[in-house]
Formats: sequence, C-alpha cells, structure tokens
Amino acid sequence: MGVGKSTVGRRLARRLALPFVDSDSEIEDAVGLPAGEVFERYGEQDYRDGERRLVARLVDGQVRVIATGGGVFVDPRTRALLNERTITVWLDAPIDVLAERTGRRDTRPLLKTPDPKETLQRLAEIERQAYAEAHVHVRSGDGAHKDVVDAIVREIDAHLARRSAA
Ligand SMILES: Nc1ncnc2c1ncn2[C@@H]1O[C@H](COP(=O)(O)OP(=O)(O)O)[C@@H](O)[C@H]1O
Ligand SMILES: O=C(O)C1=C[C@@H](OP(=O)(O)O)[C@@H](O)[C@H](O)C1
Ligand SMILES: [Mg+2]
Repeated sequence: MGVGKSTVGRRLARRLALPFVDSDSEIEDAVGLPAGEVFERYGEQDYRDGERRLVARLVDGQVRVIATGGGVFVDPRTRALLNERTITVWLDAPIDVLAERTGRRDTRPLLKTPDPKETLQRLAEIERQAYAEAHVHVRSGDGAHKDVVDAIVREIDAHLARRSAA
C-alpha cells in the first residue's frame, strides 16, 4: 500500500499506449461504493474472492496494464493466474516512504490501526515471500513517478530478453 501501483501504473500504461485498469476502481464501479467501504462492509475474505474473479476476467488476452490492490498477489490462486498469464511487477519501497504516502489519506481499511507504520512493516514481512514470486522486482524510493516508470520499462525489457534467450 502506497508504493505507487495505481498512480505509477496509470503512467506506465500511458507510456506504453495501453489501456489501464485498477482493481480497486473496478470493484468501486461494480459495487457503487468506495473500495475501502466495500472491504469493510463485506470483509477481507469476500474482497479477496471478488479480486480473484476480477483478475480472472482481466487476463483475457487483451494487452493492458493492471494495477492490483496490495493484497491481490498474496492470494495463491490469483498469484498463480497472474504469473501464468501476465508479466508481474513487484514495486517495492522502504516502509518510511509507504507510511508517509499512505498517511495522506485514510482510505485504506487495513491501516486504520493505532500504529499504521508498524502495520505496514508487519504486512511487508508476511507478504514479502509472495511478492518475491513476481517476474520482476523494481525498487522505488523518493524518486519521481517518471523514474519508477522508466525502471519498470527497463526491467520488463530485461525480463523479455531473458525469456526469449531461455
Ligand atoms: N514515485 C512516487 N513519487 C512520489 N509520490 C508517489 C510515487 N508513487 C506514488 N506516490 C504517491 O503516493 C500515494 C500512493 O500512491 P498509489 O499509487 O495510490 O499507491 P498504491 O496504489 O500502491 O497504494 C499517491 O499520493 C501517489 O501520488
Ligand atoms: O493491501 C491490501 O490488502 C489492500 C490494498 C489496497 O490497495 P492499494 O495497495 O492500492 O492501496 C486496497 O486494495 C485494500 O484497501 C486492501
Ligand atoms: Mg492502489
């Protein structure tokens, strides 16, 4: 959360002249409520089930950039599907950066805790192993959105070169 999937993803799509989809926005449009409210009202398990069905629809062969919500790739079945059908990018940033960025808005239900930074740290430790299964790993920090887009494009190119050499 706060690493830049939604905002960097949108810019990446623009750079690659591809359509862009954000999983949280899709859920908002489908349910007619802000994603955070859907999460709180229906609970995490139902939210994950919805995300899994959504991702299954999105990997239909049309080339696009998909920004997932932070928990999507942690679900084993969704992760397997994404790794089979897409190029997956793990965007990673130091906890301090995530805490500062997510602290600007209170839209993320999982961070409505007494110590959101500690929560981010704990989630990162639990989820890291799943994220590490992504095809490429891009570290983002204090740099601008554009720098992150550049790094993603470079890493995807390198991934495709490795894949075609294999
Ligand atoms: N590289 C970056 N540089 C500066 N601000 C960023 C960067 N990436 C994201 N942000 C800001 O951090 C906040 C959270 O970004 P967002 O794209 O919503 O993250 P995510 O979808 O991963 O939760 C937004 O205000 C966004 O503009
Ligand atoms: O990590 C998570 O489980 C979540 C991340 C959020 O998306 P962002 O990562 O885009 O903030 C959103 O899907 C929901 O609040 C749950
Ligand atoms: Mg997002």
